[in-house]
Amino acid sequence: MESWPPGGSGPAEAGRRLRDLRGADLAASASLLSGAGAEAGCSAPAVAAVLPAGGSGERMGVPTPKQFCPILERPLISYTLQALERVSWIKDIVVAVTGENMEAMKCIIQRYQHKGISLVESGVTRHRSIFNGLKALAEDQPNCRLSKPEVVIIHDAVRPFVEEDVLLKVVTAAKEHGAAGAIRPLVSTVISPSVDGCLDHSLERARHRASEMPQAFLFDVIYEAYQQCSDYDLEFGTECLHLALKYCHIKAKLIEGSPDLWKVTYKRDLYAAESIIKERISQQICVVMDTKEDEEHVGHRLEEMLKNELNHVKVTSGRDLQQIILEQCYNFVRVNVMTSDFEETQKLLNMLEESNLSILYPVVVISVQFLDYESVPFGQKMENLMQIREFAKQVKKRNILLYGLLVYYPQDEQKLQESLRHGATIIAALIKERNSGLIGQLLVA
Ligand SMILES: Nc1ccn([C@@H]2O[C@H](COP(=O)(O)OP(=O)(O)OP(=O)(O)O)[C@@H](O)[C@H]2O)c(=O)n1
Ligand SMILES: O=C(CO)[C@H](O)[C@H](O)COP(=O)(O)O
Repeated sequence: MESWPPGGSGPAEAGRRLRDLRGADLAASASLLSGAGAEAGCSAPAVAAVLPAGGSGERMGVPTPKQFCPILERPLISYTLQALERVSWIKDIVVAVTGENMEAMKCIIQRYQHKGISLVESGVTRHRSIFNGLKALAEDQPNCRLSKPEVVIIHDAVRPFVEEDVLLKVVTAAKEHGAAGAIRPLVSTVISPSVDGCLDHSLERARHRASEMPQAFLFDVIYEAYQQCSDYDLEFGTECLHLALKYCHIKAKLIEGSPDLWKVTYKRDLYAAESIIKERISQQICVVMDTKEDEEHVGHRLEEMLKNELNHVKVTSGRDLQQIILEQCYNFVRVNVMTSDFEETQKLLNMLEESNLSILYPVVVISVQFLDYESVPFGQKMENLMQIREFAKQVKKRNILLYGLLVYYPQDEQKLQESLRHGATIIAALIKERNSGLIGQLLVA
């Protein structure tokens, strides 16, 4: 078994320091640290998370605090909650919000069906908000359903792209070291200006790191640090790891994080976050066909074209739709070869509505028809197809974006090939952009 890191503080020393701080409770944490040193990762700690969400987002420059700014019509904080609540071993999530936004937060929890969330009132600074969250988790709170965890994660409500692996890494390291936090290489060099606004000195970029979130702590360590914390630190401090060091002498373990851990701060960050989310939900397209047998049929050729044109995307046939919905595919192409109405598309829309798939992300449905002048008179076909506008309006209320695509179907093989390629490009663009202004439109390829 791996011994305590050379040069680092040993479990016995950490235990002594903690006992100095707060008697029995902290001694218990020390023994946990020892246990972790002896058999790192073997015992699973009870884990809770505190999310400070009480800021006003001044740097964003919009009236709505950034954590409530919509991305694809859903508030940013809901994405962060989703990222944490899907981690099964996080037992409780405590969110600190202003009294003013308490009701709005409750509505978000209800609308997006978040589970295991408790709300506390935030403070005037981030540190005070975090402290309020920790107090709610501490055992001595009357009438509280929360219980004190062994390890607490602290994560900003405005960092939506936190993955389970980094959470696990910081929690495991916190159990062993008392504190841990994610870091990233610096993008710009940090310099210190002198009082006259000139360069005083500059730091060697390669030797420094940006401190990001998530961070994790033995609960007793960080709670103690906040209890000891000076008013000055509570007011002006920006670093929880520093509080653990300053007040509990715990040297945090630093964990290399992914680039997506950045904090949404400026307006441009909202656009970046939206692009990342759109990209993530566009990785799978389900093609549902109304004809099964004939592989040479134009519908199958469109499916093949999609596979060739979008080689980074998984294109699946919608044979087992329930399963595909369960797997959280957010993009559907309904190919109608046999009919020129929306009956089959409607069946798909009903299924999607019943599944609640669109609660968290807008689902795209593209209803494809072939413009074959010879079989059905064009005027009659158009009359049927114009119904799409009404259907689209209806399903938009359930966060489903319905578009129509008419693929020109000429006899000439080369022209047909061109139409199919154009159709695949339009499908890709509709899925990638998720533009609600274009719903109910019949686009022509
Ligand atoms: N009194 C405060 C201030 C900030 N935060 C939260 O701390 C996190 C990170 O802080 P920051 O990015 O600085 O948020 P704001 O203070 O809202 O932004 P700004 O500094 O631009 O005003 C955010 O989730 C923010 O809501 C908080 O809970 N309570
Ligand atoms: O960066 C951080 C880690 O150290 C924190 O996430 C925090 O957001 C920084 O403080 P501020 O609220 O002032 O941006």
